[in-house]
Amino acid sequence: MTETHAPVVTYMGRSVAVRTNETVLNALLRAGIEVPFSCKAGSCQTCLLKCLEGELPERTQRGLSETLRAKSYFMPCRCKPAGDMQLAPVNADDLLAEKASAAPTESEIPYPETDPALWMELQQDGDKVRKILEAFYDMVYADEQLAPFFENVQKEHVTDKQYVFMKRCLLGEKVYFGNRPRNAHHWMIISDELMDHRQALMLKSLRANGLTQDQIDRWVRFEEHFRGDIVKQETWPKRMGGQDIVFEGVGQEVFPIALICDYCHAEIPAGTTVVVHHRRGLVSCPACASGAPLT
Ligand code: HEM
Repeated sequence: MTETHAPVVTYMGRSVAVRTNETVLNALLRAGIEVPFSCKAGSCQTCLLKCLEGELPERTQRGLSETLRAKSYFMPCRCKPAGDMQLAPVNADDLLAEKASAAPTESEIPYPETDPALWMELQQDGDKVRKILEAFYDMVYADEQLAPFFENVQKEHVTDKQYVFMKRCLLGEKVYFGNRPRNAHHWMIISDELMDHRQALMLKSLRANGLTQDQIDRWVRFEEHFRGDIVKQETWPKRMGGQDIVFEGVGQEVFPIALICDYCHAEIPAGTTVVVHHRRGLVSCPACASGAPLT
């Protein structure tokens, strides 16, 4: 009789036996091994690792560029191993090569034409914009396709951001200091189907809040305006001041333009050394960076 044993993954000098139906990522985390991760669903690519030895199921490399696939990078959150594996962390030289070969990215889609009348109509009896967004995010956070994207994001935070973003779009007032959709979603792989699925939830909320068909069409027009900056098959680097940002972790950069701190919203003058949280694409002024670690 042949003896079978659970696949063993070895990473940074530690070996862990992977349980039935467990992913490599979960096995490493269970053993207390530090691996950066976010969505755990193969979308954000934060947990990317390199396979030095062992078999890689196809689905574990889905969505990665050909260069990264050829170098045996894969997503441990999608990998239920068939046999033993030797793993290594991401190698900065591989990512540098990736950055150099990446197609030049377009600049962001500008804001659409305003529709102040729609904002006024929705504020006539109570703050309907907020009610629409609250009901919408309740559905998003309970939705199995969309919830993984929001794993580390507070519902109130994203609702507030979206509210001010809508205000900026509809009224044209310069009240929004967050990212526009291209940079806000740069690391998310979002298909047209997923975008349509999100829109179906939004339509439910718009109807439940009693909007007329004309008002619904005008709201949807705003969101559709940004589709080209949200739907993509590969992650994009964040683009700031003409520079692409791609790496993991936290680093320091100097930008030739003034920026807004994503943490305290104060203006950061051009030429300041800022701290950049690369995966989330957030920028911090020196004051915020000197406090608690950026998350
Ligand atoms: C399937 C489609 C979408 C998904 C999965 C998605 C997901 C997300 C997530 C996870 C965040 C939080 C990012 C963070 O704080 O780290 C976010 C932020 C945001 N999203 Fe979306 N989103 C989608 C579509 C849209 C659309 C259609 C719009 C508007 C046209 C939009 C506008 C925004 C804005 C304005 C923010 C805040 C950006 C910031 O904080 O800098 N999103 N989205």
